[in-house]
Amino acid sequence: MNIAFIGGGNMARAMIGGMIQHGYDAAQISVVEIDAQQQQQLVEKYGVTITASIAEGIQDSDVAVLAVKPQQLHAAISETAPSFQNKLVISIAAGIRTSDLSQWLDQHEFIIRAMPNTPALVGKGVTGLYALPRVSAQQKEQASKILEGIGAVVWVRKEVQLDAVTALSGCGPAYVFYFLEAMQQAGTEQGLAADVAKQLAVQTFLGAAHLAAQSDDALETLRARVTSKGGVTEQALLSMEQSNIKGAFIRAMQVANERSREMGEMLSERQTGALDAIKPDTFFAPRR
Ligand SMILES: NC(=O)C1=CN([C@@H]2O[C@H](COP(=O)(O)OP(=O)(O)OC[C@H]3O[C@@H](n4cnc5c(N)ncnc54)[C@H](OP(=O)(O)O)[C@@H]3O)[C@@H](O)[C@H]2O)C=CC1
Ligand SMILES: O=C(O)[C@@H]1CCC=N1
Repeated sequence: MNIAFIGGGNMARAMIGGMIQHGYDAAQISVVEIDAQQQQQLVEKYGVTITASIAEGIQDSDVAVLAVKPQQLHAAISETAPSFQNKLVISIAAGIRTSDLSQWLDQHEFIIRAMPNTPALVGKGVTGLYALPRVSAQQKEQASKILEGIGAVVWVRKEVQLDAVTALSGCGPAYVFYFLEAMQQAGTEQGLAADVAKQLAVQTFLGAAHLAAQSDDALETLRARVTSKGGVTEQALLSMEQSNIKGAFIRAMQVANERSREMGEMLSERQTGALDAIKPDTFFAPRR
């Protein structure tokens, strides 16, 4: 199965890196990318075929993965819509609805929307998937097979649920890194070396996540087992409750969900300027 990625940025690279590491042949992957620096990195690191032309990049592919920024997608695909005919199209763009994708691709019917996450790079991703009704069982199987190579796969029945998947697992790695940063900082402020604090924080997340994955007990039960009565954890959790950390977290994911839906609406009306007008603070600015 030949796969073409349209856009070779952060998420495409995580997927390609994970696929190759897990046995996918680089000769079967082509990437359409306009950024010269990205092109060079993709060739050097993964040995995939690179082009700047969509028509050329996808001509020999069975599956096209749309992996440009949501606000770039309409411009990227609408003029080359006939090239996508008869191909399975998998869009990973946040927010953009299948109805709009279908319209931009001349009423294309074989479209799957996917929401992966960056741990795909190490084969530990998780992807939420939704398919248009005309997508065949065989095409769904193809999509599952590609994405299972880079982690777990979850199908949702309603497209709107992908906004929740985006807010949870699509964005989720950033929340985890944010908590890890806080734990590392607290550790160093309490006298640990930065590398030791990082190792302790990362291993704690890994260990707790493995335990949660393998245990039949509820998350609250696992938490309670750490929290000795009258002990240390109890005080830490009390402090978190007093700061309403859980409430703030739930609110943040609600905001993410709303943003995903809002992006879908804005881009349906092609208000790309409105999205680009938001300039991120340098703290949040993307780095490669
Ligand atoms: N990052 C993540 O964790 C996740 C991202 N996604 C989705 O994945 C998509 C990509 O995100 P991300 O990888 O972070 O974004 P990036 O900006 O890192 O990657 C997009 C790449 O596509 C290039 N590009 C733009 N227009 C074209 C075009 N016409 N043809 C070919 N290449 C083009 C961009 O170049 P240039 O920079 O020059 O514009 C850029 O290199 C988004 O839609 C996002 O919603 C989904 C799940 C998780
Ligand atoms: O931040 C974003 O818009 C994308 C979607 C999920 C993760 N990154």
